[in-house]
Amino acid sequence: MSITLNNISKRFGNFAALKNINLEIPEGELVALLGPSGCGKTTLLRIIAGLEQADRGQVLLNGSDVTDQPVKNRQIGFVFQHYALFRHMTVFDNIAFGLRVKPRKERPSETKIQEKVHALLNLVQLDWLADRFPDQLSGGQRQRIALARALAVEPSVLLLDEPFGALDASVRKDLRLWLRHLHHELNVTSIFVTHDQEEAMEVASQIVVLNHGKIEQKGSPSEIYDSPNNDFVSRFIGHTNVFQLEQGDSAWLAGTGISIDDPKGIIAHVRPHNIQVEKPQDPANAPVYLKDWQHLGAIIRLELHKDGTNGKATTIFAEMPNEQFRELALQKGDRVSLHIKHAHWFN
Ligand SMILES: Nc1ncnc2c1ncn2[C@@H]1O[C@H](COP(=O)(O)OP(=O)(O)OP(=O)(O)O)[C@@H](O)[C@H]1O
Repeated sequence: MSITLNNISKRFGNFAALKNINLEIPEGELVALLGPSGCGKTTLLRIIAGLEQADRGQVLLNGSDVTDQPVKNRQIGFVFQHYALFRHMTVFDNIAFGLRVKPRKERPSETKIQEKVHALLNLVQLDWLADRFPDQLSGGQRQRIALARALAVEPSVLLLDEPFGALDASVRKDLRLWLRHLHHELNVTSIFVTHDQEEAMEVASQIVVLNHGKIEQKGSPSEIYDSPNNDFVSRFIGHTNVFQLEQGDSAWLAGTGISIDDPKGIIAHVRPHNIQVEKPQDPANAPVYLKDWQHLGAIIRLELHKDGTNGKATTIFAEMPNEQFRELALQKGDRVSLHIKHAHWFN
């Protein structure tokens, strides 16, 4: 089911939580709502679900206006961060719950329910846990059961609010991949809320970046990363070095290959992987030296310091493959020269 939001606004007292949100989500997308704490992600999700009413605007599902429809008429499944499974029910009964409480006319037979619950348990790869109680599961298993429970009633839209937020890093990473594969299999239009840009990049086909109740940008992970619309998106998605042309950065930047003669703004954002580090021909005149480095798996992050005019050093981060770093054979304190391959310009 496609989702259309037209001019959605929401205030809590004097505080504007959402300001004129317009968004089109085609059927079958897996969309991340990404933004800092308090930017309005959960409020927007709740408005789509019908758990919260917007002050203005419409919610359309497959083109029909559901703004005034209650939750139960919207065919929406939910998974929340602390999704409370029924503690007194087994995993099997938890998943079957939504089917068993359907009106008699729509309720499947007990045999069909058995089949369906086992199919869902297989889908989330936890069939062996059918007879356990929620307290006997790990956090990651609980979230997968919560997802199976949400899917049991065959929702047309799936809404996930920080579904892996409470889990530790390695479980989170596994579940991200798992969610992407699951979505690929089911193709249900899904929106998940996250404040973690890495999670959004890894899982979503489209990312909607929210800030202060407004959409800053919508696009594929690579569009958002490679062509950020503005300063906020650029800083929020991944690491970036920020250089101010008007505050003393223009002189030394001119030697890095960045186009200073024809700047497209006064602030240049440069991703660490867009800085090439080289051994300088004239070390005495190179303004940058290697302070330290960190191993990020296959990549090395170099922490570089640039001498400041008033004695204050600025830190610049560059990244390069391990192998290349070894070949350069740099030591801490070595002077280096920089070549900037690409910058995003802002005003
Ligand atoms: N019921 C409410 N009454 C008053 N203010 C609210 C209410 N619900 C949310 N807000 C405020 O609206 C803003 C948006 O909240 P929301 O929960 O949508 O943010 P979020 O982006 O999901 O944040 P987080 O990542 O921290 O969960 C916040 O400033 C919050 O304090």
